[in-house]
Amino acid sequence: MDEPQEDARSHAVFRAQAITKVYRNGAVEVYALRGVDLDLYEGELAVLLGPSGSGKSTLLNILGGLDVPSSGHAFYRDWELTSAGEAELTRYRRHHVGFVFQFYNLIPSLTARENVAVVTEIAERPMTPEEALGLVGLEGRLDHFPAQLSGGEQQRVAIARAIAKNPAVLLCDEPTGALDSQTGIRVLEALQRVNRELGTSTAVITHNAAIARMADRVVRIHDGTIGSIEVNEAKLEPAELSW
Ligand SMILES: Nc1ncnc2c1ncn2[C@@H]1O[C@H](COP(=O)(O)OP(=O)(O)OP(=O)(O)O)[C@@H](O)[C@H]1O
Repeated sequence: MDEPQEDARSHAVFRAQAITKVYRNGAVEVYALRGVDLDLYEGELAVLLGPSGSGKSTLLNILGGLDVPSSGHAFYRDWELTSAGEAELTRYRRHHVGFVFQFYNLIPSLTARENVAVVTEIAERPMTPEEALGLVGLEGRLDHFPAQLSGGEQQRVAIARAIAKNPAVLLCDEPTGALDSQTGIRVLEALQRVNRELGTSTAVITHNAAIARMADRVVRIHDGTIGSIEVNEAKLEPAELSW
C-alpha cells in the first residue's frame, strides 16, 4: 500500500514543503506564496499554470536557488536548499539548474556558438556548443549574432545555453511569452526534445492554458496556493497546440 508513494518520493528531483513567501515594502506585506507543497519528478515535463501575480515566478525562483522563502523547506534531491549558504546556492545554480526566461538575455556582441560557450567554459560536464545548438535545431546558425536571428531562434539559443551544462533540471519562466504562436511552438518543440532526449526534468511556468496540454503534469496556481495537480492523460505534441 505504501509503495507507490515511497517510489514517487524517491524520484522527486524537487520537493517544496509548506513554502511561504512574503515581500515587505515598508508597511505593505504581499503574500506571494501561502503554504505550497509540490514535488517535481525526475524526467517529467510539468507545466505550472496560473494568472499573473499568482506566485509562479516566486516559486520557480525558490526552486532554482535564486530566492529564499520566508518559511518552509525546499529540497533538491536530498539536499536542503533552504538551509544552504550563498556560496552553496551559487554552486547549485551553476551545476544543476538551467534557466530560460521570457527575454533571452543573449550577449549581442557574441555569436550563437559563443553565447553558449560562455556557459560551457565554466561547467563541469558540458556538451559542446555545437551539440547544444544542434539539439534545438540551430546547427545552421552557429555563427549568427543575436540581431541576425528571429525571436524564436534567439530563445532557442537561450535554451541551448541553459542545457549545454547538462543540468538535472530546466526551469522556464514564460519561455514563449514574447513570441507568436507559430514561433512559440518551435521553442516548445526544442524544450520537449531536450526533456525526451536528455531526460532533463523540466518545469515551464505560463499563464497560457494551451501550453499545459503538452505537459506530463499540470499544476494550477492561484493566489499563492496550489489549486490542483493533474496528470495529463492525453498529451499533445507542441505542433497540435494553438493559441
Ligand atoms: N520583489 C518583490 N517585491 C514585492 N512584491 C513582489 C516582488 N516579487 C513579486 N512580488 C509580488 O508577489 C506576487 C507574486 O508574484 P510572481 O511574480 O511570483 O507571480 P507570477 O504568477 O509569476 O506573475 P507573472 O505571470 O505576472 O510574472 C505578486 O503580487 C507580485 O506583485
